[in-house]
Amino acid sequence: MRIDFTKMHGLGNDFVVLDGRDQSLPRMDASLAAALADRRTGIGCDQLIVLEPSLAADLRMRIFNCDGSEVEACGNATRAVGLLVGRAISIETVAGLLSASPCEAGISVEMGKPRFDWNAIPLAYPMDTHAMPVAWEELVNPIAVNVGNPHAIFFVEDPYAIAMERLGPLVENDPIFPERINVNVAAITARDAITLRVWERGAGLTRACGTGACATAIGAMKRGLVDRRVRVTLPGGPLVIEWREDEVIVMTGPATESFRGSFEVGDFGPQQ
Ligand SMILES: N[C@@H](CCC[C@H](N)C(=O)O)C(=O)O
Repeated sequence: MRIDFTKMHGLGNDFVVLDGRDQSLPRMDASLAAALADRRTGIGCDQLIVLEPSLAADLRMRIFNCDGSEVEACGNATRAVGLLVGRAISIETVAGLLSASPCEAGISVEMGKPRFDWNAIPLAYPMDTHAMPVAWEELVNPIAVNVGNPHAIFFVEDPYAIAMERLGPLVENDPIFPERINVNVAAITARDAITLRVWERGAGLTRACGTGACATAIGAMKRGLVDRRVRVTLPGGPLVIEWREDEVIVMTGPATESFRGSFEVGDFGPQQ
């Protein structure tokens, strides 16, 4: 079975997109997703994106991290899918209905309404507090924001001085988070500017994380640190995040198609 794919990225957060609207796809599971995402023996990507027909929207998007886990949301992939389709579209996801449309700065996406505090995050035991009672070394006092997927945001002086390779997995895999968590470290540099690095659940350090940028911007707004429209600069470049009066988050930024190709499913199947 030969499958066509498109390799895409949003600010260097890269994807293999399989479009099941115009070809039949194999049943996607964790091991096939991880095999395709492998950078040495597969095509290589941070996330594998599967597009399917939808009754509720123009299309349905499924998202798999490179470790094979299926997740609810991916901001950069939503822009990439907007670019792929090339017109304003609605997208059904596990996290709800999103919409993407082309604009001068690339693609603009309505990411839905955020949820706050620790009751918005799957936890091993319930917590009433607004602040986390624990710290992970110098990572303290996080704010929790769910933008379809769960994020912990730590405001620090310099995100590039944080040992993310060590602290990222420590927070991501803390037993308090049974579904793990995305880890954001951010510095506020102005009322309209944030510098951000993200250790992604199931993918590790990426060059950019769209939902991380949304969650961090909203967390900073909630704490009164920034205004309702901010530029969030990630290692791969900037995104503009706006929190509209109707509480919907709007994320705007670029998306890029790198190349197209095809592969034999059998080369990545269980016999490997
Ligand atoms: N890169 C993404 C987020 C992908 C999912 C995330 N790693 C999770 O497990 O929730 C983005 O651009 O938002």
